[in-house]
Amino acid sequence: MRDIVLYFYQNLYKIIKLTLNTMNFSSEQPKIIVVGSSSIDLVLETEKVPCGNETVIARNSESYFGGKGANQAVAAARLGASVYFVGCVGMDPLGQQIMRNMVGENVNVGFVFETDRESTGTAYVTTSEGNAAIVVVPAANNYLSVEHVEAADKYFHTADLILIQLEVSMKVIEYTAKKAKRFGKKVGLYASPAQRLSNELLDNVDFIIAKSSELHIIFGEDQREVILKKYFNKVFVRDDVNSTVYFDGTEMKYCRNDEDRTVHKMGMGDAFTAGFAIALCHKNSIEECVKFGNEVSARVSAKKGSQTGLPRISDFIS
Ligand SMILES: OC[C@H]1O[C@H](O)[C@H](O)[C@@H]1O
Repeated sequence: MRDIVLYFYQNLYKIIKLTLNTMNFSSEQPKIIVVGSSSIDLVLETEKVPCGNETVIARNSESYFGGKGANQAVAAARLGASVYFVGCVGMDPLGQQIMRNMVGENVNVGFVFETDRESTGTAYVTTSEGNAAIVVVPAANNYLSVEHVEAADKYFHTADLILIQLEVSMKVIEYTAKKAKRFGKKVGLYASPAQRLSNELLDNVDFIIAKSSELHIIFGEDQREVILKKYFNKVFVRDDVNSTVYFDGTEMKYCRNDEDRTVHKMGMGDAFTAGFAIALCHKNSIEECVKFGNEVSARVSAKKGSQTGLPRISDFIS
C-alpha cells in the first residue's frame, strides 16, 4: 500500500499531464491582442477582511504585478501565444516596472501608452483565508482611448483572438469588440468588475466569463439557468471554488478541479479566460477549453499574486 501511495505522489505531475492529455496544442502559435488594464497590486494579508468601521492589522504587505488585462496578457504569453497588450500607464516608476515585467514575459508593449495626466493604476487587496477583497484605482487605465486601440489596427488583421475585461472605459471595450468582429476575429470578455453589458457588446463577443454572484449586474437577470440557456456555449459562469458551469445546447455542463490548490483567490478569472482562449485558438472543443481554463486558474491560485503561479506551455507539453 505504502508503495502505491509513494508511486502516486512521485508521478502526480505525469498523472495531471495525462488527465489534460485530451487538450490539443496545434503547431500554430496563437496570436492574441489583449486590450485592457494594468496595475500594481498591494496585497495585505489579514486575519479577516475588515467591514464597516473596523480596523484590522495586516500580517504583511507585498506588491505584485496585476490588472486584469495585464494578467491575461502574461498568462497567454506564458502559454505560448504571441501577445500584444494595448493599455495605458502613468509616466512614473510603477509604469516603467509594468513595462519591464511585460517585456520580460514576452508580451509586446509597442501599444502600451503613457499618460502624464494620471499615475499608473493600482489595486488594494485584502486577503484572508484565501479570499481576496479588491479595490481598484484605475488612474491611467481610464486614459486608454479609442485612438490608442486604433493605433493597433494592422495587428487586428493578423490576430486570432482579442481579449477584453471591464477595467477600462466602456467606450474602449465596445469599440474593441466591434472592431474585432468587423475583422472576423474571435472576442473573449471577462465581465469583471461587473457592469451591465449592452446588447451590442453581447452580440460582438464570442465568449463571456462571469462570476456567479454578479449575473444580475451583468445581464439584468439572476436566474443562472435562463442566462446560460439563452447564451449557450457562450456564457461561462464561475464560482468561488474554481468550478465552471455552462449550457452546451443540450445539457448543463459542470467542470470542477478535484484538487483544491488555493492559496490566494487572485487573478483566477483572468487565468481561466486566458487558458480558455489559448485552448480555443488551438481548436479544442468547448469542454476542453473549459477544462484547460480551470487548470490554468487552479495553478495561479496556488501561489500569491495574480501572475506568479501562471503556468507555462512547457508544463503541459514536453
Ligand atoms: O483579477 C485580478 C486583478 O484584479 C484587479 O484588477 C487586480 O489588479 C488583480 O490583479
